[in-house]
Amino acid sequence: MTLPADSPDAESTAESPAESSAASSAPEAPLVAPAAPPAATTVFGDRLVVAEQFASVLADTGVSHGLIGPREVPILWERHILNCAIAEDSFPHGVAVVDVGSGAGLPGLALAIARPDLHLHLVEPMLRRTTWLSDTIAELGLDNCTVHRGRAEEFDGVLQVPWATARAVARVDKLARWTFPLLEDGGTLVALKGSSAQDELDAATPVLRRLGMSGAVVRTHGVDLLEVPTTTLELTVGSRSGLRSRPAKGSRARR
Ligand SMILES: C[S@@+](CC[C@H](N)C(=O)[O-])C[C@H]1O[C@@H](n2cnc3c(N)ncnc32)[C@H](O)[C@@H]1O
Repeated sequence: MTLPADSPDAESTAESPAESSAASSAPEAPLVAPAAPPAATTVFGDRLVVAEQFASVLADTGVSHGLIGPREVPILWERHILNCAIAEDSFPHGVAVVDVGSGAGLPGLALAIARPDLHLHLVEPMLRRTTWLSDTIAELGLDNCTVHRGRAEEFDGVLQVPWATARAVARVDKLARWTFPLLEDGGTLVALKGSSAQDELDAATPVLRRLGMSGAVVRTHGVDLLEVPTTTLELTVGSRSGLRSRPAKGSRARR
């Protein structure tokens, strides 16, 4: 099985890559999360205990509430928690980050645990998932997360932050349509992608430029730490004032 970031990006409110391997019925007994691998100590430092609690919640109510499949439990750390948290070095100190299509808090909660200086806005349309996210945030005692129920498009003009992130939500052109309006001018989207990130970027560059992208970087994270490093696409937006004020085709310019 490939890493979620390598899997085809999901469209709409499909099940997450984490839950896609769910058997038709969850097992009755709560599953137990595997022990944290040594890389987790490096990534989480003194927050490891909270990360271990997150792993336990994912293995327990994450499975019983259908957010992740039981077959994901043995690989929770490598495929999900570390795959996401390793990208924490993308974000400067103390900034607000919107995680679009957070699902089971991936990457949002993994980042919030690794980086208590960040504030994570978790945007997720499905009630079952937002309820679980809120309960999990309370259980872990995190004070740097806000859950927003709705589709990213509904937060255009409502949420405006300098950083965005997403994993396995949509192809990069669609993801940019959804996330760029939530970014301040000069803001950056950090999209967790698979090894085909560069090809995806090359194919979408003309569209991304039209949407306001001013720069793009493909980065790998955790090369010396993880068996499969995480690849991100960092897309920065320039000033969109021209794009925002452009009148719709056929409409008159307002004075
Ligand atoms: C395949 S899951 C990925 C979940 C998580 N990011 C992960 O990597 O495990 C895609 C998630 O995106 C959400 N989603 C779909 N369309 C969305 C939209 N327009 N705005 C925000 N979230 C959306 C879905 O409800 C779902 O939770």
